Amino acid sequence: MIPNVLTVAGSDSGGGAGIQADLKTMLALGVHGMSVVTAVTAQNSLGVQGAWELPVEAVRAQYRSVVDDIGVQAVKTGMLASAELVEAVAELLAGTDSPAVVDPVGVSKHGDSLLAASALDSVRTKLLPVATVATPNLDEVAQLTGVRVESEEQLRRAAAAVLAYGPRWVLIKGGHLPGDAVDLLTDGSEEHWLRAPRHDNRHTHGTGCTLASAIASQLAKGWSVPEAVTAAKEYVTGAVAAGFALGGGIGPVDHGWEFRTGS
Ligand SMILES: Nc1ncnc2c1ncn2[C@@H]1O[C@H](COP(=O)(O)OP(=O)(O)OP(=O)(O)O)[C@@H](O)[C@H]1O
Ligand SMILES: Cc1ncc(COP(=O)(O)O)c(N)n1
Repeated sequence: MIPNVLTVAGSDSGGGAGIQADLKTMLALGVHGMSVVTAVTAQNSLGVQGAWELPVEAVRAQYRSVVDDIGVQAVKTGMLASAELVEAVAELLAGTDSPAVVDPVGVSKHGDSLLAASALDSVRTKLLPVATVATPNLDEVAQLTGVRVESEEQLRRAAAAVLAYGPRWVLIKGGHLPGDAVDLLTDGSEEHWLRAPRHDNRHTHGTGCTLASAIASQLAKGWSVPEAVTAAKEYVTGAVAAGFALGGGIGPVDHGWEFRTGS
């Protein structure tokens, strides 16, 4: 049986992040990808030129269509845009037994806001508590908890601050620190440090979406959280290494890198 994985996220017209990155990742990792679109962005390698969120009924209806008939073995959330959508999605996730990977997307790589400031409290109190794994980057950690991380040693403090909101596991992504690309996965008792060489490649659009979808894909296969995150980190590292130029700005990671190198 091919596991079904659902992404609840925004559309990136440029195809590097959001729903498009999620579905490509799911195909590459051998699961059936499905989508609930929360917002549509006009976006390319230079930034986000516009964003329109969908009505909350449209989001609920897409979710019900997928879950009630097809069923899902894991869910991933990305751009949720507003407090209303964050709360609606949190309520839907609270009603499922499937593992949920929550990527609390706040700002795009170019600095464009993808989440209203008024939604932060709903992320903290409604969405994080229903996450199996939350995957904030360092800017999102600072926005959500006030903890600023400037070195690897401070990742532990950031993880504790996010865990206090109730996700079962947190993966703090240290991709924005200098040096190796180091992430910390913990549930408060176990700690797993995931370290990969930093690839000197500016074409990293969509790294966070890709990592979170890869985790959801492996969880859908029945893997444990540490196994799923370890495999997802290997996949995203390969995708960053193979990231390619597109348009005049920051290009995407290569979701198909394993097919192209034959490895
Ligand atoms: N240059 C790089 N080389 C190798 N791995 C990287 C690089 N940049 C980021 N990563 C890894 O990619 C994953 C995503 O981390 P990052 O901190 O970039 O997330 P993000 O900021 O949410 O991504 P996004 O750009 O999609 O918003 C992490 O595992 C991180 O360590
Ligand atoms: C629809 C959507 N979702 C998420 C991101 C974050 O990705 P990045 O930080 O690489 O721009 C994005 N740019 N667009």
